[in-house]
Amino acid sequence: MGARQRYLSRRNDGRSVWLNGQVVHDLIGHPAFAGTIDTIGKLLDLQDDPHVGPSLTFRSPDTGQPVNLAYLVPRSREELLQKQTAYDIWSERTFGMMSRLSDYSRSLLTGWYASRHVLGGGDGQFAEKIERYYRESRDQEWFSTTALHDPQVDRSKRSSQFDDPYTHLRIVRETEDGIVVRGAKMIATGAPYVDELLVYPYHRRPQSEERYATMFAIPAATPGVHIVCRESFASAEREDHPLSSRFDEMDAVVVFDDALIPWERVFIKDDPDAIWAVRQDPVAVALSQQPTVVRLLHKLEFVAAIGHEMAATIGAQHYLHVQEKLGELIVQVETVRALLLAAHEQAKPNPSGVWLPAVEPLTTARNLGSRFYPRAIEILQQIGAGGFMQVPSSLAERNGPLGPFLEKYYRGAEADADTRVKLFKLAWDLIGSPLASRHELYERFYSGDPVRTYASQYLGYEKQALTDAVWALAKANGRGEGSV
Ligand SMILES: Cc1cc2nc3c(=O)[nH]c(=O)nc-3n(C[C@H](O)[C@H](O)[C@H](O)COP(=O)(O)OP(=O)(O)OC[C@H]3O[C@@H](n4cnc5c(N)ncnc54)[C@H](O)[C@@H]3O)c2cc1C
Repeated sequence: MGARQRYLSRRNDGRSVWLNGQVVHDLIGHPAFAGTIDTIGKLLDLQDDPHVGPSLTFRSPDTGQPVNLAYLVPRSREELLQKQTAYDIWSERTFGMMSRLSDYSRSLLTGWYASRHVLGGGDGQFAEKIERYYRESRDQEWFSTTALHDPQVDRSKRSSQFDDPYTHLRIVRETEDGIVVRGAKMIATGAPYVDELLVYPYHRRPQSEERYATMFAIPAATPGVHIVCRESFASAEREDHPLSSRFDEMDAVVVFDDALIPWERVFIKDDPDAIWAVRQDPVAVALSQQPTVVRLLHKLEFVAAIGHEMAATIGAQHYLHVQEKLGELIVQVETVRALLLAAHEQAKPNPSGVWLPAVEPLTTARNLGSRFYPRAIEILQQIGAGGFMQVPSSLAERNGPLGPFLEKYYRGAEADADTRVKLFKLAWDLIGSPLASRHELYERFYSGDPVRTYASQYLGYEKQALTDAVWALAKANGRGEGSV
């Protein structure tokens, strides 16, 4: 069985996925999921392709079978680059539009596995449990996603301050078999069609809230776990909506209705400090940021390419301000490319010999991404202007009675109507469709509230390297010491 078939065979496993008030029994055949699952299937086919597969996989030391490179613990600069190339291939094929191909969560898991002997709570079982889970996940090639945030009920309250103590996810009781949990987590992108959910709190908990500080992983089909989807933005019209028909990853809230989490899947229990150490683990942080920045780069390249083609199609590329805006898109692309390069150039092994990309350039790229992307979408709007509305409701209309009018009035400077309309429909799917709005929101928030991620970069930055020179100048004694 190939990688696609193995993945598909696990999809209709009785999980409780809710859409429009109903449980979706056949995910693969459902219009909200079929296009995205087909896209994932095509990416998995590449793993079995004799030419591309070796760039996406490495041999599992346990089974000898090829498994996804996101699971590789890199022991050299070359292996780090190998991983980056694998992320490149999937991101390029999906134009950076798919963020939950599991590269991110697989990299987190790989990082925790690499750091397993220095992480974990007082029970001392983290290393053993995470090792077993990592090996199983790697060899079964599980897809996974994270569900880390508390539901946005009242952000002024701590978890323990709600009248209902199970508003945020909390342990209800402990049994011989495991812990029983109740509450909800948001937002789990891709939850309907992944194998596994990784669950733990994103923000640091005080010691007084230890009952809310537990880390576990469970199959998406666990009894008592409900995956509650937002409205679907998927389309069945591939020509009219080339992105929405292929790349709606779906976002969901996960409701835990007294779900039993077996002990072997409870990695940390009631331990805010141990969870915070996991959140900050340098290996997991560095390895997981690599795929997200690779994906961002491909997405910005895609936006820049569409901007350039739109301007050329309507003959607007000659105007200085349009050139300036297109230049801004190129600056975005080249900035992120340079940061990725810098992260790789400055890569180093940690004391255990695990090679890590430099985190500062990756964090900078991720922070910039939350501002670059909304600006890039704004630029496309400014270039395309009313042209986004100068499209027929359906491409099929070119064959109808108004076909000759469309041919005449919907054409471009050097493009026939078919070409111009297809390009503008693609661009609209990127900037104006429901999926497009979701993507803008995603880029602003996916890696955390940008207000706090920028502040956190500032707080964690090694500032003395900057300030020493300032004080040397300010305190110079007039004889030229500390200055030129
Ligand atoms: C499309 C999309 C996909 C996502 N996918 C995932 C996923 O797969 N897995 C996952 O775990 N998460 C995911 N997220 C969640 C994402 O990480 C959060 O949205 C992000 O961290 C911001 O948190 P929040 O949405 O709870 O915003 P809130 O924290 O509720 O913030 C709302 C507003 O209040 C302000 N605010 C609230 N609290 C504070 C505070 N303490 N200090 C300062 N300002 C504050 C914020 O600045 C903001 O303006 C996704 C989000 C989006 C939009």
